[in-house]
Amino acid sequence: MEIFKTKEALKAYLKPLKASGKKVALVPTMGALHNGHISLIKLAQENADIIICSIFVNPTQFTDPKDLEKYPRPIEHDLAMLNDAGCNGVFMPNVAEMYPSGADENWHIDLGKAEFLLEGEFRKGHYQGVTQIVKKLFDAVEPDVAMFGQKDFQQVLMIKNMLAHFKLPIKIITCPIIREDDGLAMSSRNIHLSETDRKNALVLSKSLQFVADNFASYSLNELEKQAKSFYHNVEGVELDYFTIANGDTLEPSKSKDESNLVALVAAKVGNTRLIDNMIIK
Ligand SMILES: Nc1ncnc2c1ncn2[C@@H]1O[C@H](COP(=O)(O)OP(=O)(O)OP(=O)(O)O)[C@@H](O)[C@H]1O
Ligand SMILES: CC(C)(CO)[C@@H](O)C(=O)[O-]
Ligand code: BAL
Repeated sequence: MEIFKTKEALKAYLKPLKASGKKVALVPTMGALHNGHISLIKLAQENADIIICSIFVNPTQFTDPKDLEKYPRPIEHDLAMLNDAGCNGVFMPNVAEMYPSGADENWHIDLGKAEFLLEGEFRKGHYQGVTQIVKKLFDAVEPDVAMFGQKDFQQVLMIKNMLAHFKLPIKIITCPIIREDDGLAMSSRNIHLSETDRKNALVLSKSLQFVADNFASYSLNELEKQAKSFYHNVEGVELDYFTIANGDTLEPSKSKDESNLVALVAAKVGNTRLIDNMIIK
């Protein structure tokens, strides 16, 4: 497995491979890898010949400086996992390599109304930061395909809007959410959960599963009300939002007849903010 710290070195590695017709996949991550990330690498291997995983904790998408500071960075563990998974190359630039003129350089694109909903409401400017770095990663790798997890449902929509904005010919593949045996969605931030938090965190997947299992039996309002009631008696868990939304617009769903419905949740569990979602239909 090759390791690259500069765009120049990465491009030099990829150039002859692309010239010989190899298809390249990019798996962007912020490191602290788990089996959710590895599932993206495996799916990438089914869709391309050369797999590049990027590890970069992107400062411009963090709205809480403490969250950025305490983001886990177990780099040796990450490299071992990627090597075992058969990843071909890891791109791990530093901040100066990705933001040569400073992390506050000018960037603003129209991502549509959905930018300001849900995560966009609680993490203002988050998707400008995400699309800014993903565009830089796309420019560095020029991949044929790029893999993103459904766990960050809104992120996938935003990245597709960014691709449309720049008319980039990259295929986006959305990968299913990988969960722990008890249902908790795998996430790098799970490492911050205390033993009690870890138990309490199950309320996210349970409330989503409730909606999926009972969709036929209740109205949308009743489903949302009952799902939110899961959070009433869980000490140390603070719900940011729980919504059943249209999967294209992320606006609250108006009718059960809509063809593309997803339940999305974000909650603080102890000091750790987690998100999760389930596609209902
Ligand atoms: N449980 C999961 N299943 C599938 N894909 C996932 C899972 N968790 C994260 N991903 C995907 O991996 C990619 C990199 O995500 P990231 O490095 O931010 O990890 P994360 O576990 O989501 O961390 P965080 O705690 O920051 O949310 C994203 O496309 C994300 O959606
Ligand atoms: C796509 C991404 C790597 C951009 O920093 C990040 O938002 C993530 O890990 O989901
Ligand atoms: N996986 C989403 C990246 C973030 O929380 O900033």
